[in-house]
Amino acid sequence: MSEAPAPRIVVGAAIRDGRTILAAARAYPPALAGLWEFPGGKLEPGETEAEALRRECREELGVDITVGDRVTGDLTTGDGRYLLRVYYADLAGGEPHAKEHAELRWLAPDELDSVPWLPGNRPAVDAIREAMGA
Ligand SMILES: Nc1nc2c([nH]c(=O)n2[C@H]2C[C@H](O)[C@@H](COP(=O)(O)OP(=O)(O)OP(=O)(O)O)O2)c(=O)[nH]1
Repeated sequence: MSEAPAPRIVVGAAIRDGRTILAAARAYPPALAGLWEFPGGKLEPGETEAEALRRECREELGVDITVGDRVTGDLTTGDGRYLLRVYYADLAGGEPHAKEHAELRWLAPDELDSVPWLPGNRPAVDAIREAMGA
């Protein structure tokens, strides 16, 4: 019996602006299209998590960010293929545009449940809502 490969680290940026958090609807692949996530992606070899977050936010949103604290511990997603690490982040240059996503929305704490998140994101979304006092 062969062992499953070690899960790859995926980083996500919970970008704050006042009392709102940026959520992004995936455009692809078809199985995930229309589900919402934090901008981010897989760590490249040799890259730190903060570097990956800054690279992904430039590629996906056209913005610079500063990376803050972790939102939660590791979250397993993608049927065990990925470990998702979500960090708070703040805008440091530019306004987000959906370069790769279907849609972007700034959500207040009581609006966080108004979009269908990727299932693995649930604990992070709950932690953000709690931290924002909703
Ligand atoms: N970026 C991101 N991916 C997430 C989140 N939650 C979650 O389950 N995932 C999953 C979806 C994907 O299966 C995987 C990350 O893939 P991705 O497509 O964003 O990564 P990437 O940008 O490096 O993609 P690629 O270049 O390989 O196409 O993690 C999230 O909040 N943000």
